[in-house]
Amino acid sequence: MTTPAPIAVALDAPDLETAARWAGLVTPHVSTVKVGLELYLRYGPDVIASVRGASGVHVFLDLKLHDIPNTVAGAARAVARLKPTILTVHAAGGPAMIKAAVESAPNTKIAAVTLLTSLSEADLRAIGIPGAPEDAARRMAAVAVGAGAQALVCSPREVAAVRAEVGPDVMLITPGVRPAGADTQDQARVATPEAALGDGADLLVIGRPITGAPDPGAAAAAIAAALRRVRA
Ligand SMILES: O=c1ccn([C@@H]2O[C@H](COP(=O)(O)O)[C@@H](O)[C@H]2O)c(=O)[nH]1
Repeated sequence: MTTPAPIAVALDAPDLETAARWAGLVTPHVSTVKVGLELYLRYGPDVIASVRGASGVHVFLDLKLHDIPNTVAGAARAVARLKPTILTVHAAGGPAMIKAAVESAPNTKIAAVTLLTSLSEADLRAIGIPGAPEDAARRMAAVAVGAGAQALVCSPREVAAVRAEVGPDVMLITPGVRPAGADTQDQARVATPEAALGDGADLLVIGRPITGAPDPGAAAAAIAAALRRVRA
């Protein structure tokens, strides 16, 4: 039996049955499943047990918390009892907010989202972040890690720069991953699974290229095999 690949499949499904079915199909091949806003806001905390099943797969709760520190502390405490392996907050919330999340969920890795992968360089300029995205990602990464974040979410385009900034011990998570030739959809700063892993990502978030495939299990297995070849 092969070790599950460092992939978090984004279970962005319209209903719980579909999410649980996708989770069952992909968990032989991947380490992690990701629950995001769509499922969590529709079904609440029960969704975690449904997708975790009996497999022991890691659950990544991608709620991207972003509020004042006291509010984020309460929210992180509320979801910590669900024992997600990873919980996201926005790095833009600042160091006190990130620290509040870290202290309120001591058994969960707090991952700070740097710059959303859906934003193009023009979008970033328009919202007041000019220059190379990796410069801003590095700055946000340094602040987040200084505040106690154990993981960071960044584009695979910036993962090498972020790794150079924070060193080997911080978990780097990259959405915006597309197999060569796949539709980028609403993602702007993308790279292939092989490039993301080769540039230093620890966990690749992949949703629609797997869940939108005719056979999500086979799609996950194919990407997992490609990653094994990178590591060989
Ligand atoms: O910067 C970010 C942060 C989080 N995401 C999430 O990852 C998945 C990507 O899904 P795809 O179908 O592979 O595009 C999705 O759940 C996002 O909410 C991100 O894309 N970018």
